[in-house]
Amino acid sequence: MSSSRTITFVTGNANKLREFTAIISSLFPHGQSEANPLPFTISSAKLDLVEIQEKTPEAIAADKCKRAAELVGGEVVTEDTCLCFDSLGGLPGPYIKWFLETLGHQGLNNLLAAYEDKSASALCIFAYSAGPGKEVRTFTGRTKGRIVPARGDNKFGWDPIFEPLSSEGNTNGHTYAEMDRTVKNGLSHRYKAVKELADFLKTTI
Ligand SMILES: O=c1[nH]c(=O)c2ncn([C@@H]3O[C@H](COP(=O)(O)OP(=O)(O)OP(=O)(O)O)[C@@H](O)[C@H]3O)c2[nH]1
Ligand SMILES: [Mg+2]
Repeated sequence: MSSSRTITFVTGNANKLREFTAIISSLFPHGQSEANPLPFTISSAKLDLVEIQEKTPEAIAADKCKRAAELVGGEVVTEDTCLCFDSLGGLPGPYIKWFLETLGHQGLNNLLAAYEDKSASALCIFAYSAGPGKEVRTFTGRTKGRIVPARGDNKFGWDPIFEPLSSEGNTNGHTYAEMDRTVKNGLSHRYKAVKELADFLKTTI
Protein backbone atom coordinates (compact mmCIF):
# COMPACT_ATOMS: atom_id res chain seq x y z
CA MET A 1 0.00 0.00 0.00
CA SER A 2 1.55 3.27 -1.07
CA SER A 3 0.42 6.53 0.48
CA SER A 4 1.97 8.40 -2.45
CA ARG A 5 -0.42 6.82 -4.90
CA THR A 6 -2.74 9.49 -6.27
CA ILE A 7 -5.84 8.95 -8.36
CA THR A 8 -7.16 12.09 -10.03
CA PHE A 9 -10.88 12.47 -10.63
CA VAL A 10 -11.16 14.71 -13.68
CA THR A 11 -14.51 16.47 -13.67
CA GLY A 12 -15.90 19.94 -14.14
CA ASN A 13 -18.77 19.14 -11.76
CA ALA A 14 -18.30 19.93 -8.04
CA ASN A 15 -21.43 17.97 -7.03
CA LYS A 16 -20.10 14.80 -8.65
CA LEU A 17 -16.81 15.25 -6.82
CA ARG A 18 -18.54 15.74 -3.46
CA GLU A 19 -20.66 12.59 -3.89
CA PHE A 20 -17.75 10.53 -5.23
CA THR A 21 -15.52 11.47 -2.28
CA ALA A 22 -18.23 10.60 0.26
CA ILE A 23 -19.12 7.29 -1.40
CA ILE A 24 -15.60 6.00 -1.99
CA SER A 25 -14.56 6.93 1.56
CA SER A 26 -17.45 4.83 2.91
CA LEU A 27 -16.26 1.86 0.84
CA PHE A 28 -12.71 1.85 2.21
CA PRO A 29 -13.15 1.73 6.00
CA HIS A 30 -9.51 0.81 6.76
CA GLY A 31 -7.14 3.11 4.96
CA GLN A 32 -4.06 5.14 5.68
CA SER A 33 -5.32 7.12 8.67
CA GLU A 34 -8.42 8.65 10.19
CA ALA A 35 -7.75 11.79 8.19
CA ASN A 36 -7.49 9.82 4.96
CA PRO A 37 -9.45 6.57 5.10
CA LEU A 38 -8.37 5.68 1.59
CA PRO A 39 -5.29 3.62 0.68
CA PHE A 40 -4.53 6.25 -1.94
CA THR A 41 -5.02 9.98 -2.27
CA ILE A 42 -7.87 11.30 -4.35
CA SER A 43 -7.16 14.56 -6.06
CA SER A 44 -9.35 16.35 -8.50
CA ALA A 45 -8.76 18.30 -11.67
CA LYS A 46 -11.50 20.65 -12.73
CA LEU A 47 -11.30 20.22 -16.46
CA ASP A 48 -14.36 20.25 -18.67
CA LEU A 49 -13.30 17.57 -21.13
CA VAL A 50 -14.76 17.39 -24.60
CA GLU A 51 -17.26 14.54 -24.89
CA ILE A 52 -17.54 12.79 -28.22
CA GLN A 53 -20.91 12.13 -29.81
CA GLU A 54 -21.54 8.40 -29.55
CA LYS A 55 -24.54 6.25 -28.91
CA THR A 56 -23.24 4.18 -26.02
CA PRO A 57 -22.35 6.03 -22.82
CA GLU A 58 -19.51 3.54 -22.24
CA ALA A 59 -17.83 4.69 -25.46
CA ILE A 60 -18.19 8.36 -24.42
CA ALA A 61 -16.86 7.66 -20.92
CA ALA A 62 -13.93 5.58 -22.16
CA ASP A 63 -12.86 8.23 -24.68
CA LYS A 64 -13.09 10.96 -22.02
CA CYS A 65 -10.95 8.90 -19.65
CA LYS A 66 -8.29 8.21 -22.26
CA ARG A 67 -7.85 11.93 -22.89
CA ALA A 68 -7.93 12.70 -19.16
CA ALA A 69 -5.04 10.25 -18.57
CA GLU A 70 -3.01 11.99 -21.28
CA LEU A 71 -3.70 15.45 -19.84
CA VAL A 72 -2.96 14.48 -16.23
CA GLY A 73 -0.10 12.11 -17.08
CA GLY A 74 -1.14 9.59 -14.46
CA GLU A 75 -3.86 7.50 -12.86
CA VAL A 76 -7.32 8.97 -13.47
CA VAL A 77 -11.02 8.39 -13.16
CA THR A 78 -13.74 10.17 -15.10
CA GLU A 79 -17.48 9.83 -14.97
CA ASP A 80 -20.37 10.19 -17.34
CA THR A 81 -23.98 10.38 -16.20
CA CYS A 82 -27.08 9.72 -18.29
CA LEU A 83 -30.78 10.11 -17.61
CA CYS A 84 -32.70 7.67 -19.79
CA PHE A 85 -36.46 7.95 -20.36
CA ASP A 86 -37.93 4.55 -21.21
CA SER A 87 -40.72 6.00 -23.37
CA LEU A 88 -38.08 7.79 -25.46
CA GLY A 89 -35.96 4.71 -26.06
CA GLY A 90 -33.34 5.83 -23.53
CA LEU A 91 -33.01 9.48 -24.61
CA PRO A 92 -31.89 12.07 -23.53
CA GLY A 93 -29.28 9.60 -22.18
CA PRO A 94 -25.76 11.09 -22.36
CA TYR A 95 -27.19 14.36 -23.70
CA ILE A 96 -29.15 15.10 -20.50
CA LYS A 97 -26.84 17.97 -19.57
CA TRP A 98 -27.87 19.96 -22.64
CA PHE A 99 -31.55 18.98 -22.39
CA LEU A 100 -31.60 20.11 -18.73
CA GLU A 101 -29.85 23.40 -19.48
CA THR A 102 -32.22 24.14 -22.35
CA LEU A 103 -35.56 22.80 -21.11
CA GLY A 104 -35.33 22.84 -17.31
CA HIS A 105 -37.28 20.52 -15.02
CA GLN A 106 -40.71 21.39 -16.41
CA GLY A 107 -39.53 20.97 -19.99
CA LEU A 108 -38.10 17.52 -19.19
CA ASN A 109 -41.48 16.53 -17.72
CA ASN A 110 -43.21 17.93 -20.82
CA LEU A 111 -41.16 15.62 -23.05
CA LEU A 112 -43.11 12.74 -21.49
CA ALA A 113 -46.55 14.40 -21.63
CA ALA A 114 -47.65 12.23 -24.55
CA TYR A 115 -46.71 9.01 -22.75
CA GLU A 116 -48.28 7.24 -19.81
CA ASP A 117 -45.02 5.53 -18.97
CA LYS A 118 -42.85 7.98 -17.00
CA SER A 119 -40.25 5.38 -16.06
CA ALA A 120 -36.59 6.32 -16.37
CA SER A 121 -33.21 5.26 -15.17
CA ALA A 122 -30.20 7.14 -13.89
CA LEU A 123 -27.04 5.68 -15.30
CA CYS A 124 -23.50 6.36 -14.16
CA ILE A 125 -20.34 5.16 -15.86
CA PHE A 126 -17.01 5.56 -14.15
CA ALA A 127 -13.96 5.04 -16.32
CA TYR A 128 -10.50 4.30 -14.96
CA SER A 129 -7.06 4.39 -16.57
CA ALA A 130 -3.72 3.70 -14.90
CA GLY A 131 -2.08 6.31 -17.14
CA PRO A 132 -1.52 7.58 -20.68
CA GLY A 133 -1.92 4.82 -23.26
CA LYS A 134 -3.12 2.31 -20.65
CA GLU A 135 -6.29 0.27 -20.93
CA VAL A 136 -9.56 1.98 -19.92
CA ARG A 137 -11.98 0.04 -17.73
CA THR A 138 -15.59 1.11 -17.20
CA PHE A 139 -17.88 0.52 -14.20
CA THR A 140 -21.61 1.00 -14.53
CA GLY A 141 -24.39 1.72 -12.04
CA ARG A 142 -28.08 2.06 -12.82
CA THR A 143 -30.93 3.14 -10.53
CA LYS A 144 -34.50 2.83 -11.74
CA GLY A 145 -37.19 5.40 -11.10
CA ARG A 146 -39.65 7.75 -12.72
CA ILE A 147 -39.80 11.36 -13.83
CA VAL A 148 -42.03 13.58 -11.67
CA PRO A 149 -42.74 17.33 -11.34
CA ALA A 150 -39.86 18.87 -9.35
CA ARG A 151 -39.83 18.27 -5.59
CA GLY A 152 -37.08 19.14 -3.14
CA ASP A 153 -34.15 21.53 -3.13
CA ASN A 154 -32.51 22.00 -6.46
CA LYS A 155 -29.11 20.99 -5.11
CA PHE A 156 -27.94 19.08 -8.11
CA GLY A 157 -29.09 19.00 -11.75
CA TRP A 158 -32.16 16.84 -12.27
CA ASP A 159 -32.31 15.44 -8.69
CA PRO A 160 -35.73 17.11 -8.02
CA ILE A 161 -37.47 15.29 -10.92
CA PHE A 162 -36.04 11.79 -10.37
CA GLU A 163 -37.96 9.57 -7.94
CA PRO A 164 -36.26 6.18 -7.51
CA LEU A 165 -38.47 3.09 -7.32
CA SER A 166 -39.20 1.89 -3.78
CA SER A 167 -37.51 -1.40 -4.75
CA GLU A 168 -34.19 0.52 -4.91
CA GLY A 169 -34.04 0.99 -1.13
CA ASN A 170 -35.33 3.16 1.66
CA THR A 171 -36.75 5.87 -0.62
CA ASN A 172 -39.91 6.91 1.30
CA GLY A 173 -41.29 7.96 -2.08
CA HIS A 174 -38.77 10.82 -2.16
CA THR A 175 -37.03 12.30 -5.15
CA TYR A 176 -33.22 12.35 -5.01
CA ALA A 177 -33.47 16.04 -4.04
CA GLU A 178 -35.75 15.28 -1.07
CA MET A 179 -33.45 12.60 0.34
CA ASP A 180 -30.71 13.01 2.89
CA ARG A 181 -27.36 12.92 1.12
CA THR A 182 -26.47 9.67 2.85
CA VAL A 183 -29.69 8.01 1.62
CA LYS A 184 -29.08 9.10 -1.98
CA ASN A 185 -25.44 8.03 -1.69
CA GLY A 186 -26.55 4.56 -0.56
CA LEU A 187 -28.81 3.73 -3.49
CA SER A 188 -27.87 6.05 -6.35
CA HIS A 189 -26.58 5.22 -9.81
CA ARG A 190 -23.31 6.82 -8.67
CA TYR A 191 -23.09 4.62 -5.55
CA LYS A 192 -23.49 1.46 -7.65
CA ALA A 193 -20.82 2.48 -10.16
CA VAL A 194 -18.37 3.59 -7.43
CA LYS A 195 -18.92 0.26 -5.64
CA GLU A 196 -17.82 -1.58 -8.80
CA LEU A 197 -14.84 0.76 -9.18
CA ALA A 198 -13.88 0.33 -5.50
CA ASP A 199 -14.03 -3.48 -5.82
CA PHE A 200 -11.65 -3.21 -8.77
CA LEU A 201 -9.30 -0.75 -6.98
CA LYS A 202 -9.10 -3.15 -4.02
CA THR A 203 -7.49 -5.67 -6.38
CA THR A 204 -4.79 -3.11 -7.30
CA ILE A 205 -3.63 -2.20 -3.77
O1 LIG B 1 -29.59 15.65 -10.43
C1 LIG B 1 -28.55 15.11 -10.75
N1 LIG B 1 -28.10 14.10 -9.97
C2 LIG B 1 -26.99 13.42 -10.20
O2 LIG B 1 -26.62 12.50 -9.44
C3 LIG B 1 -26.27 13.81 -11.36
N2 LIG B 1 -25.11 13.40 -11.91
C4 LIG B 1 -24.90 14.17 -12.98
N3 LIG B 1 -25.89 15.06 -13.13
C5 LIG B 1 -26.08 16.03 -14.21
O3 LIG B 1 -26.30 15.30 -15.41
C6 LIG B 1 -25.50 15.85 -16.47
C7 LIG B 1 -24.46 14.82 -16.80
O4 LIG B 1 -23.51 15.29 -17.70
P1 LIG B 1 -21.98 14.90 -17.56
O5 LIG B 1 -21.85 13.48 -17.07
O6 LIG B 1 -21.28 15.25 -18.81
O7 LIG B 1 -21.50 15.84 -16.34
P2 LIG B 1 -20.71 17.22 -16.28
O8 LIG B 1 -20.40 17.72 -17.66
O9 LIG B 1 -21.47 18.13 -15.39
O10 LIG B 1 -19.35 16.83 -15.54
P3 LIG B 1 -18.04 16.12 -16.17
O11 LIG B 1 -18.42 15.56 -17.50
O12 LIG B 1 -17.00 17.19 -16.26
O13 LIG B 1 -17.67 15.06 -15.18
C8 LIG B 1 -24.96 17.17 -15.93
O14 LIG B 1 -25.90 18.18 -16.18
C9 LIG B 1 -24.87 16.89 -14.43
O15 LIG B 1 -24.96 18.07 -13.64
C10 LIG B 1 -26.75 14.86 -12.14
N4 LIG B 1 -27.87 15.51 -11.83
MG1 LIG C 1 -19.56 16.50 -19.06
